[in-house]
Amino acid sequence: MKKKTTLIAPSLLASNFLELGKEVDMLNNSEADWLHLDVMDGRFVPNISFGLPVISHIKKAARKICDVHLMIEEPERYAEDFKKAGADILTVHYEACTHLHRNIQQIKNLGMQAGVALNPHTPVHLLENVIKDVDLVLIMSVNPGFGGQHFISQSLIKIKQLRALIEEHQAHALIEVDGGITTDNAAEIIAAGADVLVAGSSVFNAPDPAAAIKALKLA
Ligand SMILES: O=C(CO)[C@H](O)[C@H](O)COP(=O)(O)O
Ligand SMILES: [Co+2]
Repeated sequence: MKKKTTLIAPSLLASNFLELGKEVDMLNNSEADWLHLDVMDGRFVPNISFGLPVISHIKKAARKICDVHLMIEEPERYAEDFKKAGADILTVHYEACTHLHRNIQQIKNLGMQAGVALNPHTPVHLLENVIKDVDLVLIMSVNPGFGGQHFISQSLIKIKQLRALIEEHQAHALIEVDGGITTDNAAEIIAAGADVLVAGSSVFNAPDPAAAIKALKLA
């Protein structure tokens, strides 16, 4: 049987912001599938990254899908702005949404693909009533807010549980895994059921980022 292709979504959080245009060009010319864009508000997570104007500029240069990971409170206030800025996929955190079902519909009605992210402590079964509505579930394999952390091994169990939930409900959601992914652990994350790997530090801190992306793709 042919091995399924894993999608690679490098996180620009770890890139050189002074050279953002060159970094996007490198990704355009690499085997990366998506550009992962981490938005942090200093409230939902204890860090502030970048926001709408930066994403608008990235979108103009990018020839790949813009996968926006919102680590912000009240994401519904900004969904329309992220659509205008160029988000193709908009992922909100389960923990940030009181009205998650409504938030998912809002994202889809705006013409984007809708994702839901789970913090490391949030169980997968809490998604059973929305799993058929979402295009993507993002399993956080580190506590959100910072790049360069170590992969939490319990995430492998959560990926398997999520794969089982998706199959049980005959849902179409992709499983994206984010945090601490390297060429050393990528194969076991894929074997657990991941469809999309996010990688920041292991790509942008590598001597040859395009080669690091290729290596993740081959894992
Ligand atoms: O969402 C994130 C952090 O909250 C980032 O996408 C994630 O940390 C990727 O960076 P690294 O590969 O360095 O762990
Ligand atoms: Co992310």
